[in-house]
Amino acid sequence: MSLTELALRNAVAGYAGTTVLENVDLSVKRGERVGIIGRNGAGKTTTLATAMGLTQQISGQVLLNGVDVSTMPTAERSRRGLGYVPQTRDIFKSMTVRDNLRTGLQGGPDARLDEAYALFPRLHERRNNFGNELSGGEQQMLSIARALMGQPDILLLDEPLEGLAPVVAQELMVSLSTFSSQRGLGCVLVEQHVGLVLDFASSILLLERGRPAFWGPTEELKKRPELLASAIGLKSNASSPASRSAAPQLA
Ligand SMILES: Nc1ncnc2c1ncn2[C@@H]1O[C@H](COP(=O)(O)OP(=O)(O)OP(=O)(O)O)[C@@H](O)[C@H]1O
Repeated sequence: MSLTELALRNAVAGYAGTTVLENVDLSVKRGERVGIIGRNGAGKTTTLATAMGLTQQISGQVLLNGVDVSTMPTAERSRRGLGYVPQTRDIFKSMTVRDNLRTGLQGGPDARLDEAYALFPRLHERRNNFGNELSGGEQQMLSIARALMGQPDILLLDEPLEGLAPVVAQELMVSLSTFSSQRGLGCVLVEQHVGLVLDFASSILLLERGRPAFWGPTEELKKRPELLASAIGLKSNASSPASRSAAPQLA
């Protein structure tokens, strides 16, 4: 197994003259799970977009396996092992589930579809249905499964649980965790459901107005409820069982 690693070093980035992110550090290796949390507008999506080359990077570095890819286009970053599930469910509504998955194969064998079906049995049941015939949750599963068809080493997921019932969200997290451990997939998860992120990720980047308020092991962050309270308004102790519900506990 290669030791693919994505790292942001002191990244400063934004959009057309607006600086959003300042001095952001983050790293994830194959098989590791990282979470990004913060209030609305804190810069979570911008962090993933910067890793993918979809923002204006002003300074700092985006490294893949130690190679600075800061000036490389998104497609080249994908070829080098980065996968991306954007917030907008990125599926073709006029194509079947099976054909949607095939578009993600990038020349790979059709047999990979079986891996997607093993991960999401619901997609197998719906394989002949068109994208516009799927529920929100099924579209979300398809979007993730399609990104996995290219066999990324590191997958960036932007709010994959949005709109899902708590029990479905929890199931999806368990499936992703299992897949990550078994296949050595590195994950960077942006998610509003803070309790689920704390359960999923071994390291957390907590953003406050584009700046890192915390970057480090989840267990360390759980010991600092005051930080969670000030940065995202989490009401209760993050390490209490009550906080690990599917519902976010934002003030
Ligand atoms: N395409 C864009 N052009 C200009 N500014 C943008 C653009 N996208 C986002 N922003 C701004 O960048 C800041 C960070 O946005 P971002 O979407 O990264 O936050 P977020 O933490 O993902 O928020 P949310 O939780 O609401 O999705 C916000 O102030 C937002 O208005």
